[in-house]
Amino acid sequence: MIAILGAGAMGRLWAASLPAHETAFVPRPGQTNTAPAHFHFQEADGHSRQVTVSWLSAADSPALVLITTKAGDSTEAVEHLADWLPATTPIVLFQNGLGSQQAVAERWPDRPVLAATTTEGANRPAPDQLVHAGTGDTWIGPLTKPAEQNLYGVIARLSASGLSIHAEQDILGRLWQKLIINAGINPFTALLNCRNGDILSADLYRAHIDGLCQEIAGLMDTIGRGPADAKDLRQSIEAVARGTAQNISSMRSDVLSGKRTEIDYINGYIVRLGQSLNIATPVNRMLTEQVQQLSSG
Ligand SMILES: NC(=O)C1=CN([C@@H]2O[C@H](COP(=O)(O)OP(=O)(O)OC[C@H]3O[C@@H](n4cnc5c(N)ncnc54)[C@H](OP(=O)(O)O)[C@@H]3O)[C@@H](O)[C@H]2O)C=CC1
Ligand SMILES: CC(C)(CO)C(=O)C(=O)O
Repeated sequence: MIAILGAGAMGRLWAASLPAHETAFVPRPGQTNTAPAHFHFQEADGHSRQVTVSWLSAADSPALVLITTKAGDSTEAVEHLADWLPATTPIVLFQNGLGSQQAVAERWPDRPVLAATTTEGANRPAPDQLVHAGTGDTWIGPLTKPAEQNLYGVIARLSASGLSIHAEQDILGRLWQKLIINAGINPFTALLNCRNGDILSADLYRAHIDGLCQEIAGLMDTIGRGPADAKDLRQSIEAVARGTAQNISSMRSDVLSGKRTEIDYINGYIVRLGQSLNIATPVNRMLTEQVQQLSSG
């Protein structure tokens, strides 16, 4: 049994992809409605099917837990889980950005905590619908010492989903690569209320992208993740913006639906890291503050 905490788009994608009856959603503390969740799943190849997922009961003993909440919710979610989950059960964090993963790993260094980063895309146009909008790859790697021995077991279990999964020893490095892309695309799409490709010709983007890349490259060099070249970072950001030109970014989508964004774990993470190292990050700070003003977070 694989337990999934966070029955949103990503959690439902894993529940729908893993073998039927092998997954269960973890109820929120105090949740009373534990009737199975039913939803309509539109697969990436266009096929559709109904999916039913039950909720974890006290009698269940999961072999693995996937945390598929947004970044701002993951520490509190693991806090509740840690009250009853055996200390040896692996926990895999699926959050975007950086900061939330380290917070969980630092809080529970003796538990097997792993992190994942994925280019799969899923959304819920309605509460009972899940669309697998794009197939991609998922990389998983250990964050804590005890997780090192669990990595290949976790990958074997999740590979039953048919999704493309890879082991990554330097998962923080891979999360950094995704962070660069999200930091360079997401806030601009949210502030300009535009599709990913449209940022490239916008004045706001053109005025600030070099400064943003210089700030990130400087930090990466300082923390030993360099050498990083600001021009290369800009090229990577623009290649993804062109490749996903028609996408509505996750941050713009959150703003449009009135949800809290993950800005604090993307550009906001860069700002906090800069503060801790006494390195100024004015562009990332300006973008963080402006996006925070757009939404409740
Ligand atoms: N969707 C995608 O294609 C991708 C998502 N990601 C990342 O995956 C993470 C999840 O994204 P996504 O699935 O889209 O987000 P969603 O908002 O769709 O799902 C998050 C779910 O977690 C639930 N939740 C929050 N706190 C708790 C809790 N304490 N206990 C139980 N459930 C809880 C939320 O419930 P409620 O709605 O009631 O608050 C919601 O159903 C994010 O970090 C995102 O950036 C990464 C790549 C692609
Ligand atoms: C790569 C990108 C920008 C694609 O939309 C993304 O990851 C997101 O929207 O969060």
